[in-house]
Amino acid sequence: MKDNKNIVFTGIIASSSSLNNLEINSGYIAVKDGKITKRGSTEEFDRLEKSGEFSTFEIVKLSPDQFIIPGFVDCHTHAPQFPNIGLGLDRPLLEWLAKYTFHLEKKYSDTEFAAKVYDQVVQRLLKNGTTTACYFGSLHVEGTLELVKSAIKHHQRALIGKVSMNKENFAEYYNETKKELEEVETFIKQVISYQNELVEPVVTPRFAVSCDKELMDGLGSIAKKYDCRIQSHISENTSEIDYVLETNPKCKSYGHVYDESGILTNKCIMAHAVHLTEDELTLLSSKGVSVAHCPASNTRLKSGLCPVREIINANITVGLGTDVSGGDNASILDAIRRTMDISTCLEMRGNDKYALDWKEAFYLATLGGAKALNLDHKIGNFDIGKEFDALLVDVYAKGGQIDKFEGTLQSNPDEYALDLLQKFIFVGDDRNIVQVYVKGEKVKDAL
Ligand SMILES: Nc1nc2[nH]cnc2c(=O)[nH]1
Ligand SMILES: [Zn+2]
Repeated sequence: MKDNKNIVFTGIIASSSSLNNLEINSGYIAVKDGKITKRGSTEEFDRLEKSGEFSTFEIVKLSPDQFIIPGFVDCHTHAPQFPNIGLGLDRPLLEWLAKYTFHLEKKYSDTEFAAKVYDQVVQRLLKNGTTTACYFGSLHVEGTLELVKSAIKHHQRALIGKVSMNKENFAEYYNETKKELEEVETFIKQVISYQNELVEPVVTPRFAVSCDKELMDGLGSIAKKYDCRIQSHISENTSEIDYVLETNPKCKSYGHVYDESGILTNKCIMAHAVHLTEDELTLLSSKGVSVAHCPASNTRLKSGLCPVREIINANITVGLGTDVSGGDNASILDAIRRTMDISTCLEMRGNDKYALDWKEAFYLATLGGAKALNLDHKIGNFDIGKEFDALLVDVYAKGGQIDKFEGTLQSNPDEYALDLLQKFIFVGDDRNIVQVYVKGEKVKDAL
């Protein structure tokens, strides 16, 4: 690993330029010092190769059953909750937090425990093709710094937040306001001091149930001071919304509670947004807030069917999140499928042309996510000048789920390529993701 050499790939390359535009064709993509320097047709590659243009490059010629796509972007997941994945999904949100989640997160005061779990989490996500993750850590500075160290060690692009909470709860899992604000600044300064180009700190008020106005105001100011991203949860569950409105009687909506504290900026990523009002959609859109759509946890915690098409139509940037361990699956491929399924359910309940198709869901998992995290100047597709975060997919990888039925895919090369990508999106898994690159460095090699 960490062999950042010059590489040129030839074969099928697919990436999105917008929600409705998937570009997929045969050609080449050249990567130098982690950045995409050239792209073009197969004929152009042949010419350039003959002229010696690529004499200092490793040349990777893909087989006809392989292709390259941008790395997946997970806009919302909780690293400390991974030991609970698949467990305790029998309660709605607020009970689930109190009964299972806060007790687990408290354990991350033990940095050794934190280091072990986070090393596994980061490796699991890279194996699944998640080249960028936006993580919630726990309340603990040192524990969450272990997550930062794991991301750096394994070369994952990561936005990481120390979780902020100051409201009393039965698990005794919160900080006093002054201590909390000091710790957030300590965390941010420490992450910045690592000077790692892939990892950045995120201001992370857990949600308006766990943070009072004083803390929320302070976090809004810190985000402004350090020009940081902010992440939180909004309108996931109806009891949560009732509680937030009861405890903030002067605010006309959940969204306004955040807005009063300067949380809603164009560097803010809100998870869920299942039950937003028209007014809140307009508010989020006007502030440039992005939404992390987390279909798995919305179903598992019975939070609701998120109207993702309406959120997109309200001009809000949307990416996908796995939201482990409310979500039961750490793969963005799963989030793609559940996005299609939930929107299809809403279409079947009478919303005409509502379902997102696989190309749209693929966009949300790549360029949509990059835009939601304000990283689209660096990643999300293969525009020249962007950093090369990519997956090499082998559709018929040994041991995988996809069987080869000779001569059954469409014979036209463009349609054949689309068939291959579609098969992977619907049927593939991490076994098909045979190589993973982050900023040009190979972080998984199962070839
Ligand atoms: N799904 C989910 N929602 C939350 N809202 C506040 N905290 C959490 C969390 O950990 N998971
Ligand atoms: Zn969450």
